[in-house]
Amino acid sequence: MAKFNRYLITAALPYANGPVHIGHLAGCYLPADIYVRYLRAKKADVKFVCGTDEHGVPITIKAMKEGVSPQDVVDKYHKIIGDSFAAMGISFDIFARTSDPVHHKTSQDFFLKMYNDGLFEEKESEQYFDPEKEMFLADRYIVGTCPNCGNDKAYGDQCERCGRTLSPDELINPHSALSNAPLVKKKTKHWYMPLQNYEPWLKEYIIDGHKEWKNNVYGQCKSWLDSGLQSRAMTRDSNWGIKVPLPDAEGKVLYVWFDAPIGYISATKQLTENWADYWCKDDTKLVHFIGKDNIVFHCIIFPAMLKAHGDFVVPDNVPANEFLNIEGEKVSTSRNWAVWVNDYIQDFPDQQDVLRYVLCATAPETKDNDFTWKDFQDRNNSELVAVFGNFVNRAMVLMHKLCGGKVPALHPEFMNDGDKDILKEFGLAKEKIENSIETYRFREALSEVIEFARKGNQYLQKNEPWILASVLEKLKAGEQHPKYPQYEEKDIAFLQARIDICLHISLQMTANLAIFSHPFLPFTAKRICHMLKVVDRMLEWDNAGSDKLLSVGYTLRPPELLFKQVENEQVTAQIEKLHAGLKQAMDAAAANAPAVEEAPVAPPKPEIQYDDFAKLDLRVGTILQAEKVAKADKLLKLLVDIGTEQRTVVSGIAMHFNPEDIVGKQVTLVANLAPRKMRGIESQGMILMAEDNGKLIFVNPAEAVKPGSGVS
Ligand SMILES: Nc1ncnc2c1ncn2[C@@H]1O[C@H](COP(=O)(O)OP(=O)(O)OP(=O)(O)O)[C@@H](O)[C@H]1O
Ligand SMILES: [Zn+2]
Repeated sequence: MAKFNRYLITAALPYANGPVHIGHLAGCYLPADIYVRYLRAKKADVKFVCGTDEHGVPITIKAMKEGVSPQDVVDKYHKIIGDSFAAMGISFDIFARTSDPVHHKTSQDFFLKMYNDGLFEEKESEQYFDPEKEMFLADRYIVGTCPNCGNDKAYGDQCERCGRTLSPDELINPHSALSNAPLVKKKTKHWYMPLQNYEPWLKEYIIDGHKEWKNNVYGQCKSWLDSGLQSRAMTRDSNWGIKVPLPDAEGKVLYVWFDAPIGYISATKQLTENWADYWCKDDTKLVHFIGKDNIVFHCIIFPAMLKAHGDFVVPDNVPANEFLNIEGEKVSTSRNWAVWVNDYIQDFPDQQDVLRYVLCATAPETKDNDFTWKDFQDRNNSELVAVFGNFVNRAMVLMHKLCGGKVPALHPEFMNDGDKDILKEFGLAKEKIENSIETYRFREALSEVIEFARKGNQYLQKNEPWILASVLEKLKAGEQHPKYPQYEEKDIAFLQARIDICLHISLQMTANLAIFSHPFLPFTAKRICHMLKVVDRMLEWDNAGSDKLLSVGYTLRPPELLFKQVENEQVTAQIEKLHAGLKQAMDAAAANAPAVEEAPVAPPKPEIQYDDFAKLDLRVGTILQAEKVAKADKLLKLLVDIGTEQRTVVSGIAMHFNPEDIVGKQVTLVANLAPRKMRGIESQGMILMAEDNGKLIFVNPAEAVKPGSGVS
């Protein structure tokens, strides 16, 4: 780490249209906080910046739906999000907002500099315009009929029924998702950044220069660069956002992914007058913590912008995480399938570290990962309570009982190999934790912390100071202990020394545990400091690994329990809450979905000849197996018996059917459709479905027939 003299750490700007859930924490805020706390403990010069991203279409749409102004929406969520982070101990140096005037000015200046340097292409294009709402629509707000499967609720970017990627022009009967009005096309001018011009530099910077980046990040960058970059519009038509600072740009704002990352710069400006040291000096290490869906923006587009503008450092690393799912399902704000951080804090008061622990221990560092409440309980009960908490509590209780509440002496003359071995672990643990954190392997680092506590427990168990104490008591009373007749009166000094040594070492381990765990479990570390009656300065990383943190004879406070059991009822209640939230969201969507009543029956398609129809090989089949497709909410993988053979079919019906409910059902299959790969699975056919106001129903013969029977 030597070549860097200061650190600038950023965490993705959360979008201010909803509260934060545990996926957000696990994805980027918690790892960033762990890293920053570690750097601060090393007394590095570090700034940790974040803030809310307050522009973009989804915010205006949320405002429209709620009948409030976009400003109301962002004010509300800036506060809720900021409070949740603060409560969880996410220790930003500043939590800014992109609606701040400093940010507007910084972004506009950035744009202007690039504009004046001739780095944008001006292009006119025709785009869909909603005449009722008087606005241009982003692809996802355009709906129409899918040319592939006939789904009349396909989006301008994708059909969620058949999975096909679409452009708005391919939709039949495109209309506005906001007003339902038919769309018109209008000419509009935008400023594009020719990303292809930065390709050679990006290849050098990432492909050659940052082979150490995490595989998931490096791989994604490589595939973007291999498939070739294109010009990308850096402006949008909207009235909510940062105005394009040009005379002929009425109604145009900066693209959110142009302004949001500049938010890191403007936040630093608001934090310190020396902001330029952090952004412009080569010995700054800039690290962006994000989730995987933000990789292209932080690894390709933002670095290209920084390079184009000039004068700025570019990220040294972007240790993006994959996604956290909950109880086997993708987190979804709209379906309310989420564990909200503010709910957690209410339901588990003063247990922030438990969530921090579990989210770090199961963080999706290399692949998507699943959070389950059962695992939360298991990890709390068997790791935090039974290992970490138990060790600290035993050391403290025994010291109070056997050593009069003071740190006992070490008595080197009575130390044995076991003591010397455990002392060696101090430095080894420090080294391992340090290496893991510095290479962004936080799960591994945390497991080393627990391992250290586990060794402490083993050490206590091996030395059994409570037994030595009972022998000592008998000997002092002039008796021998019936179970340990080998000890005699002459051993009194030895026994007392052994008790002292064991507890001295255990207490020094406890102090080290506070330092080691502090980046991960800051509330717990502080509680340990309180019990040990030491100031927080003890938590400095230089002290880690030392076996002289507590002086002999120092009086300590009484022990407090650091963690408590999570009970089965709590787990059940949380799982019920998740399902209740989902049901509520679904009911609400069903109740106020005007689209359902107004949903037009799809218009007739153009006429075809009998021969066109006869080309279809339609057959009845029986579903033999059905299972969910990993990482795809909507897809089921089916095995269908069509008499002569069994076909694998991937079908976009997972939101409508439980796999176990449809095994045995008869279906009609288009058996001669060219196979298509979806999520790496080859789909050998398509199942016919009728759709009634969003509800899917299998099309099958009125009576059961032999699998393979033809349909004509
Ligand atoms: N389930 C998740 N697991 C890991 N990271 C996540 C998850 N959800 C969001 N993130 C990350 O959190 C950061 C902030 O998210 P952002 O506010 O942009 O919301 P988002 O990605 O739209 O999430 P959501 O749709 O759930 O609100 C991003 O870097 C994103 O990648
Ligand atoms: Zn479709």
